This record gives sequence, structure tokens and C-alpha cells, in this order.
Amino acid sequence: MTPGVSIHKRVLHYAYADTDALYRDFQISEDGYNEEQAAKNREQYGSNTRNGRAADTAVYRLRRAFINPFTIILFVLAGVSFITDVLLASNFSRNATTVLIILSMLLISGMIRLIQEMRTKHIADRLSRIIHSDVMVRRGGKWRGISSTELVVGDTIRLFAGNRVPADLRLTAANDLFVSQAVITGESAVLEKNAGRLSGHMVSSYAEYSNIVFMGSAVIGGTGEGVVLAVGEDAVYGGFSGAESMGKNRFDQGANSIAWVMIRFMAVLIPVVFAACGLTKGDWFTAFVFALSVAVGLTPEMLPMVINACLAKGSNAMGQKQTVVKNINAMQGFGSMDILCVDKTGTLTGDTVLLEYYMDILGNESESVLDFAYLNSLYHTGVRNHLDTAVLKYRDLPGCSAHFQEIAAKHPKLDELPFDYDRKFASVLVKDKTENLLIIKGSMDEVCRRCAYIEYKGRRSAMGDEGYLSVHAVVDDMLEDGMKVLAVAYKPLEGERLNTSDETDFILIGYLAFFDAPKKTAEDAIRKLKSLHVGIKVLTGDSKSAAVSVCRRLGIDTSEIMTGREFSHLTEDEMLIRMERTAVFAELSPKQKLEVVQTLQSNGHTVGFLGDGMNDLPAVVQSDVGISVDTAAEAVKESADVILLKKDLNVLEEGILEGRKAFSNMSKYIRITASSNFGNIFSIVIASVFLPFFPMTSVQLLLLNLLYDALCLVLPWDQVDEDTYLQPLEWSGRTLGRFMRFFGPISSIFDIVTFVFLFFVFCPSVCGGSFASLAAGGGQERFIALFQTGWFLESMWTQILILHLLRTRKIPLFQSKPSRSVMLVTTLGILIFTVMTFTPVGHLIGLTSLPPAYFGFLIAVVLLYLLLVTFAKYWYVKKYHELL
Ligand SMILES: Nc1ncnc2c1ncn2[C@@H]1O[C@H](COP(=O)(O)OP(=O)(O)OP(=O)(O)O)[C@@H](O)[C@H]1O
Ligand SMILES: [Mg+2]
Repeated sequence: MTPGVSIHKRVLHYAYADTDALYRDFQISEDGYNEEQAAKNREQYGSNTRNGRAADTAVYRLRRAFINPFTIILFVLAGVSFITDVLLASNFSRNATTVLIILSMLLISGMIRLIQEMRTKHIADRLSRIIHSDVMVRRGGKWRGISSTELVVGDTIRLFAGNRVPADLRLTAANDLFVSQAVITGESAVLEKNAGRLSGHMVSSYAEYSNIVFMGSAVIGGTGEGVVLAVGEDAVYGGFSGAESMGKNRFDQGANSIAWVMIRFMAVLIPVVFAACGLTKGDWFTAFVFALSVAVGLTPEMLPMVINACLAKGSNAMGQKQTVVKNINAMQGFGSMDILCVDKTGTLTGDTVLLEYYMDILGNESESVLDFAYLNSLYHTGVRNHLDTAVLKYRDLPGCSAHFQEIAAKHPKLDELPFDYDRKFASVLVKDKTENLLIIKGSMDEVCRRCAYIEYKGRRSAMGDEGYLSVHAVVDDMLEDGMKVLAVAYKPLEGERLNTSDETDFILIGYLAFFDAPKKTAEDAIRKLKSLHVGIKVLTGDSKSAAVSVCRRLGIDTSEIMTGREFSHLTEDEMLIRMERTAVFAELSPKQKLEVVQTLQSNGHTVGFLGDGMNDLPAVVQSDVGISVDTAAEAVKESADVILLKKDLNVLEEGILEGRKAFSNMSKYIRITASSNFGNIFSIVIASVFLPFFPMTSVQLLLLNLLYDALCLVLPWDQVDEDTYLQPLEWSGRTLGRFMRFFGPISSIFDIVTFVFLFFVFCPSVCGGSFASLAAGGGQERFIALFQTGWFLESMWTQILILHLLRTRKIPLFQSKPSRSVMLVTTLGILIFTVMTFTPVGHLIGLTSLPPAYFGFLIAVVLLYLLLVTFAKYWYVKKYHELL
């Protein structure tokens, strides 16, 4: 991507301008903006959201609920019937009831949708309120935390380590500000930014915009202040289409593939209905309206809503279990996840890390090592992690605070290079009495590599092989015990600024050993995950021995371990194979964590990633379900789909179960609806060809559809059989076509039996003659009404009862009970609609009361149908080992 193309011209302009011009042009005072200015600029430059604007308004929701293909065809029908029944009819036969019925159907379907959507939205809102990240903004003279969505162009904001940059900014001040622009450029390099203006020549990469920080970047270290110049979609990151969901489109892919299966079926069959009706009945206009109603009636237009309701219900259930699902599509990811990658600290080990020993290079306790480490932890402004917290805790020990205050006062900070996961250590430059000291602490390997000397009791000697040996002699045992060990080193330095080139030839003075014990609950959780067929992989940046020690104690397979170095040397083929066998990856860089996730995904896995550090960020973004914790770095929290309020693997098990339940219920709706729709349309095609009249009127068809859809809205609340959620579930339309082709035609068989019975036996016997022999005015009307009612009832009964049959592999009602709501709604549905055919309401839409004898036939047909489907179901499950 060439920058400049997508960078907003305002941002470009002020990159080359002085900050004074910026303050002047945007009329920014010392106090920042006041609320009026903010409101005005929001109006002028837009707000800091991406395409979410419309989704939030009530008007938009109303429109979505009331204007969709289903309601449009109802509108058309209402219009047609208004013209024919009211306008064109003579005074005598004028009758507006059909119009009224259609309009009430419109109202009911719209209300159902609206209520459903509001409920889903309510859940989503409530959950997102629990976790919100604030931006420090200067408004009305005060620094306040506000939600990043409220930022406007011209606001002055502050950045701190761990923040995710909320908009494109021109820096006005920076203090050792280091950022990673990986989300924009894909490069993990950490860049220092400053407030100086760019000189004349055009720069050619995002990295060279040294005074601009882009939305989505992560602040690795330091602090900064800047003015917002581009928000929402004007920002570079905001302009990426679907940037937020990079790699998260599997859900949509699945939904699309399902929709396509259905559309293909429709595309073939609907024109056939149109042509057949038109040719056999000669009334092309009615044929067109009928075909349109069939199309609309058979489109699973409730699909998005049922899916949303299932997911929202799942995320709501998770919300009660200390888990916030930010992106409800992640519920589906939970359901199909078959590999969970986790980091080590805090997930497998306890939340608090304790500094257990501070020692010199021979392993004796050493105060001066602690002092050096303290200065380093105190002054480095990078993202604070548990290691620094553990070091800094020492000042809170009784009687120690004076000592630590004193050394901090004696050694003021001059400069720093913050910790990053490539160097794996943090450098700070402090003033000492006569000279300046560069103090580093970090990974054993990385620090020792840069040490030329070792110091013991004030005596300095060359590092050499002997030095390495003594290091290992002291440290190896601790690592094997699962301790986290850091090295501490220093060197005198002239000058007051730091450069990466200064980071060599250090003097090693000792180590810090942290106690990072495995969590008791983790072992249990890992066992449970295994029983759910979710593979666990540990991806840590920590040393191999520490990782092995922890993993072994938790029962994770450590027979094969891969380090970052080995990983980078693998060929692609080797990688694919080794990846499956290896459960523990150690010494990984952030980029390698990402690569491991990517490789697993390309092997066909649905991968979850649980991590809390900045080094986990790329992997969290890439994974299908990015999981983080409430205490994580803010940038990570913002990118995650799921936030655990408690970092506990046990919670995840529940998430997986909820996800799979949501998933099963979606799958139920899709499969059952698709197959019965397919069966129906098949029957309609046949009936249209052979019948001299329409097998059902458009209004009846749509009413049936409305009833069925309304029933399906309780499916998210259905019970799920245990055996369906023991395995990860695949989300795609791959086997949907097979299911449709198998179960659909079975219902058609019985439809056709009903047609034949109605047309040749039942209706003639009631009307006293075959259709052709009856008079066009009186007798035929009654024949048609009887026929249509007969089919209406058969269609409704079978469609509702099949729900009970196909929702489980077991014997319905006996072995697997549906939830009470499903039971209630289905029974009431059948009752009310059957009774309706006897009432004036039914008569208004062309239905009529049937003699009891028909119900005898109906019951027999329905029972036979259910019996056949039961056998077919067992055969299907036996052959394909799946149902839903
Ligand atoms: N604040 C720090 N100061 C110095 N060095 C650090 C600091 N944080 C981490 N390191 C070094 O970087 C290495 C990798 O960091 P860390 O162990 O946090 O990785 P990680 O992948 O997040 O591990 P985990 O899986 O345990 O969360 C550590 O082993 C340590 O050597
Ligand atoms: Mg970590």
C-alpha cells in the first residue's frame, strides 16, 4: 500500500506544518475544546465510528423491521387487493377485509422483528458497557477519560504505553514515544515518534511519518500528546474495509455459503412455478404474484435474526459467567473452535508473579541487583507487566520505601529504550554520581549475549566461556523448577541520550528469579477442554525450560517442543506437519505467535487465542476467536472478541459449550427450514402443473410462512442434546444441500398423496362432483376452498411437527425433550391455526371449515410422514454420522 493515497489530506498537510498553525487553524486553546466546539466539529468532520452510524438509530431499526422482501410483497398484495376489492369493486361487493388482514400480517411480522432486534441490541449494549476503554482528552481545561467514539477532529489527547491509538493524530509532544504500526503495515518494527514537523521532501512510507500516529497502532512505550486530525473512516485504518474483522470473516463465509445453497435451489425452481402456473391457468399476473409469494415465503428471511438471536443468547449466557463477548460472531467461533492457543503467564500460572530471589552471578542474595532492577522497572515507560509490578512491590515492604525513594532521587532518569519483544529487554539511562549508567534487565539469553564482562562483589572480569558456564550453573535449576529468570546488567555511558548501538558490552551483575506457579484450576480445565476435543497449544515468549516445567505439571504433552529459533528454520511442509504434533512453543516473538496461528488456520483449524500482553496482539487479531482478559493491555482488549473478567480456562469451557449450543440451534433452523422449504416448493411445482387452480392463495402462503417463521424464533431457546456438542461443529453449507435433498422430497411424497386425495376423493365427494363437472360460479369456488384449506392444514401440521423430529437424533419428546417454550409455541401454533380455519378470519382469506372426516385422513398422513422421517433419520445418521 502506498501511503499518501489513503492518508487523509488534512493529516498530510499538518505533518509538514508547525503545531502553531494547527492550533490556529483549528482554534484549539490551551484548554482544548469545549463541548460546543466538539459538537460543531463532529457535525463538520464526522464522528469516530465506522459505518456504525446508521445501525444505531431507531429509524434505521424500524426501517429494517418493516421494509424487507417479505413485507414488500405483502405491501404489493395489499395494494393489489385494495385496487380489486375496494376501488374497482361495485358498492355491493366492496370488502376491505383482505387488505386489513394483509396489513395486520405486516404489522405483526414487523413487530416481531423489531422486538427481536431490540432485544439483541440491548444485550450487545449491556455487554459492551462493561468493558470500555477511555481516551484521555483535554476538554474544557480538564483532562478527562471519554469513550474513543466521542473524539472529534481537533481534540487534544494523551497517549500512554499500552494504548491503542484511537484516531490519526499529529503529535504535539512526545516523550520516548514508541509505537507499533503492525496493524497497518504488517511490520512488527517498533518506531519512535516525535512532534517535530517533517521537512520538505515527500516521505514514502508510513514509518517515515515520524510526527503522525495512526489509528490502530499500539503504543509500546513512552507518552505522547497530539491533536486528532482524522476520525472514523477518514483515518487510514478506518478506511480499510473490514479492518476490524481481518481474518474474522469465516463466519460470513459460512453464512454466505449457506445462503447460496438456498438461492441456487430457488433460482431453478421459482421460474418453473411461474411458467407452470401461467401456462396452466392463463392468468400471468396472478401467476407472477404467486411465484413471488412462493419465493418470499420460502426465503428463510428470518435467518439473520435467528442467527443473531442464537448468538446473542449465547453471549448473554456468557455474560453471566464473567465473560464479555464483544463481537457476537465470536460465539460461533467458540462453537467451531478446535484449537485453543494460550500464553503462559496468568493463564496456566497464577495471576500474581512474585519476585522470589534477587542474586549476584553466583546465586547469593544481592541488594544492589535489586536496586538496579528497581530503577529499571521504575523508569521504563513501556507497557508495565507483572514482572515490573513484582519488582516495584518491594518498595511497599515495611521499612523499604525510604531506601527506594533515596536511590530514585540519587539516580534521576535521563533516557530509555522501552522493552520490546524482539530485544526482550528494557534499557534505562540514569545519572550516577560521576557518570551515567545504562541499566538493562531482560531475557537471560538476550542480555547475556550482550554482556562482555561479569561483575562479582565489585570485581569485574571478562565474560568468556567460564562466565557462561557459571551463569548456567546458577540459573538452570531455577528454570527447571518453572521459575522465570531475568538477567540484570549495566554499563557506564557518556552522554545523556540512548541509542540502540549503545546496547552492547554490558557488565552482568546478577539475576532476578520470579515465582510463577502453575494454577491449580488449570489442570482441570485442560482435561475438560481435551474431553471437548479442543486441542491446547501453549505459545509463550518465555524460555523453553520454564515452559516445559509448567506444562509438564499441567499434563500438557511436552514430548515435542518448538522454540522460536527452530520455528523460523522450518520449511513450509515441515511446518504443516510439526505444527499438528507440537503442543508447546517457547521463546516465540510476537510475529511468530501470529505465524503459528496462521499456519494452524491454513491447516483447516478454527483457532482461538487467549493472551494478555502486547506480544499477543497480532495473534489475537488473527485468530478466529481472540480472547483476552480485563487486566490486559488496552490495545489487546480492544482487538479481542471476548474478554474474560477472570483469567480462568474453566470459563472458556463454558464458552465453548454455549457457542456450540448456539450453533446447534442455528443449524437446526437452517436445516429444517431449508429442507421443508425445498419439499414445499417441490410440491408446489407439481401441484401447479397438474391443478387447474392455485394450490394455495398468495395470502395463505404468506400467512403460513409468517406462522412458521414466528415459531422458529423460539428455536434459540431450545434445549440442545448433549451428544451434539461434544465435538467442534463445522459452520458451512457443505452438507446442507445433502440434507435438503434427502429430507425435502420425503415431505413432498405426502403432499402429493394429500393433493391426490383432496382432488380426486375428498373434494368431489363433499361438492358432489369432480372439479371439471362443477359450475364455474358456485361449486368450483367451494372445491378450491376445500382443497386449499386441506393443503394449508397438512402443510402446517407437517412443517411444525417435523421441527420436533429433526431437532434431535433421538426419539423426540421421549428421549430428547424440547425446551418448554418450543413445546408451548408449537402446540399453540397448530391449535390456533387449525381452529382459525373454522372462524370468520379463516373464511376471509379463503379458508373454510372442513368436515371431521378430513382430520382422520390428516392424522393418518401426518403419522405416516413422521414414521417415515424417523426411519429416514436413523438411516441418515448411520450413513453420514451427523444430523444437524
Ligand atoms: N518488563 C520486562 N522487563 C524485562 N524483560 C522482560 C519484561 N517482560 C518480559 N521480559 C522478557 O521477555 C520474555 C518474554 O516475555 P513474556 O514472558 O512476558 O512473554 P509471553 O509470551 O508474554 O509469556 P507468557 O506466555 O508467559 O505470557 C520474558 O521471558 C523476559 O525475559
Ligand atoms: Mg504474556
